[in-house]
Amino acid sequence: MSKTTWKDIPVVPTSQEFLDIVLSRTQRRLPTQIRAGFKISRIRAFYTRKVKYTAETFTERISATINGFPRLQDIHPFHRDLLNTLYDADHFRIALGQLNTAKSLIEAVSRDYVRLIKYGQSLFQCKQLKRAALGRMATICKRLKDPLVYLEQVRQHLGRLPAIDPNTRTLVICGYPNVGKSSFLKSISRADVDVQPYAFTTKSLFVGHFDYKMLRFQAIDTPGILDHPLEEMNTIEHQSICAIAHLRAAIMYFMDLSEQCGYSVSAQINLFNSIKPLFANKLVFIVINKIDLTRPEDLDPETQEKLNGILKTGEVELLQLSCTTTEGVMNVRNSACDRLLAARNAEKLKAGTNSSGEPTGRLGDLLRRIHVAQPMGGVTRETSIPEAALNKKKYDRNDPDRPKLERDIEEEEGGAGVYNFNMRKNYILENDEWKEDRIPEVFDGKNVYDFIDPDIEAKLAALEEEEEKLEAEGFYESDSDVEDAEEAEIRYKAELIREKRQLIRNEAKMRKSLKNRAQIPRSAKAQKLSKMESHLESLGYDTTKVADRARSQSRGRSILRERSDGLGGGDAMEIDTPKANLERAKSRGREPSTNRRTDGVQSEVTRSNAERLAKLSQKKMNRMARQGEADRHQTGSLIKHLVAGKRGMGKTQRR
Ligand SMILES: Nc1nc2c(ncn2[C@@H]2O[C@H](COP(=O)(O)OP(=O)(O)OP(=O)(O)O)[C@@H](O)[C@H]2O)c(=O)[nH]1
Ligand SMILES: [Mg+2]
Repeated sequence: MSKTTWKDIPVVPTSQEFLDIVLSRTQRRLPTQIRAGFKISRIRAFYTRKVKYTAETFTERISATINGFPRLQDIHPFHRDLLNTLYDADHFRIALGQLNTAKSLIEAVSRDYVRLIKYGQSLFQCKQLKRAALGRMATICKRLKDPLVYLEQVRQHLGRLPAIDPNTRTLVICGYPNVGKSSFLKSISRADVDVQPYAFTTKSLFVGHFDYKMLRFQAIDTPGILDHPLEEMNTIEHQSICAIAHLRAAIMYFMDLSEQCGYSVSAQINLFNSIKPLFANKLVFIVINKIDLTRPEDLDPETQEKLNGILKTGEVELLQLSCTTTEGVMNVRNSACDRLLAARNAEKLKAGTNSSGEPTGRLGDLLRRIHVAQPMGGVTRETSIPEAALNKKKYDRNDPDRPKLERDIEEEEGGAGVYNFNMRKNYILENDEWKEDRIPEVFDGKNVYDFIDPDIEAKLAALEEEEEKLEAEGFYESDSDVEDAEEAEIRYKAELIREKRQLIRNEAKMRKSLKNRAQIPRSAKAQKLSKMESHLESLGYDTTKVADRARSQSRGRSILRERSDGLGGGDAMEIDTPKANLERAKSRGREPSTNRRTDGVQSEVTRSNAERLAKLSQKKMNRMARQGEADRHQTGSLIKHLVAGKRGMGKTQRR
């Protein structure tokens, strides 16, 4: 369905406004906090999002603009031609095409720069890439300046066009300028058209509505046309031609025989003849206006002859009126409407039938395929009742010879609850004897039993016997034993590997969990160390290195680095590992530490389990509470001039 008005096309912004809209939206909708200290992946994501979002907004906006306008190929030919006349279809198409090209260009820019930002190495690089991308998009947008301005003009003009429905009952009023077309429209409808005593008062199409016979009609007032070739006509005249050519309407060709309009009668007749091809298959009326001044009878014989010449064809009807005295106005309107209604109805009836009146097209096809009740043309058909139905005895309860009903049989056989209805008795089978068979379903005189092998049991027994024999002979035993051995070995080794891996994993886990132990205060450590030293000395070890190592560790150096020292022995290695400490502390019957994590936990396993659970339960909370990019608040970034530079005595007390 084509629209008749285009009042709801969204406003087309200028290229500068377009840019402002898009950029400010990007600024408003996306997070703005980014710092060089962030992870590079986060920085990249931040700028990628900016570029993508800007491009998306651009394309969205451009598409909305393009889709707001009517597509020339989808609208009624009348509107298409009118738009072509008013705005130049090529220009219109090019403008929309430029918008479309800009859209794909912006998409391409976004794609390219997103790809580049993926490899950005720093905040600065990523930012520069984003700037470049947005800059290129802005340049593309700025180039749309002219098409956008043009489209906005078109939009404003389109919104003011009269709402002409090309399919409804229409009267088109046309003719030379100044012959009284607008005066007629004004007298039959409430349209507010300008009536002036000079030519080309009306410069565009005007529409007025009126009711006749409870039906709504639209009358279209067109600008006046002069008699010259189509190519020489201007935009104003073209609009009239467009309405005359494309609207399925009654054409009312207005004439002014008084020549008060400034054009001779013969010129008016010539114009009629030259635009006649446009009236093909349409109702045409010649309406003589201003009969208060001149009537056709008053004309000189030569002109009268000419006028009769165009009326002779029979398809054209002559009507007369005067807008000033309103004589004949309603008459003209009514007769035109009557003829139009009749013509439209005839057309509707004729639609879809061929020359001999039979339906064509889809309706015809349908009617040929399905049966539709049709009058017989005087032939009456006898009702036909089959013989069997006629001979059938009427059921009578009191008649002893009446046919037996199932109910009667039930009664005879012992009544309800005792009698069991025989379902098989009404089976329709080839042979009535089969009715009582256990499996009476018969196919070609056979049922399932006919396909059962009676020796099936014996055959199965023979097969089983053979199988047993083969097994006993060792038929199934092959050299797969060797492979089995190999496989078993592999499996065994795999098992070992898995075990080892699990061990390594466990150990790592343990190490990790032990890291969270409370730190032993230095003083305590020193005490311990001195105790240990004395203990080791009693065992005959050199303790100086041990002490050094322990100290270095307490300053945060790794144990591994020190492994190359002279203390390679297993016992000595264990000396300062936390695990060893734990063991020793236990063996002395003292609490190892006052770590609250370990309180009340029996074994390492339960402890690690408990820790894992605690972490898990915290995870969601952490996630929900973590500050993200979208959080708009000033964190550590203070305004530079307030925190940096010299702030000597009295420098901040400027006020
Ligand atoms: N005497 C007389 N004058 C009329 C009649 N109808 C219209 N006029 C006058 O003719 C002049 C032109 O009338 P319009 O209705 O503006 O004519 P138009 O055909 O719309 O002219 P354009 O819009 O310029 O094409 C006006 O001065 C009207 O007063 C009529 O029936 N009798
Ligand atoms: Mg007019």
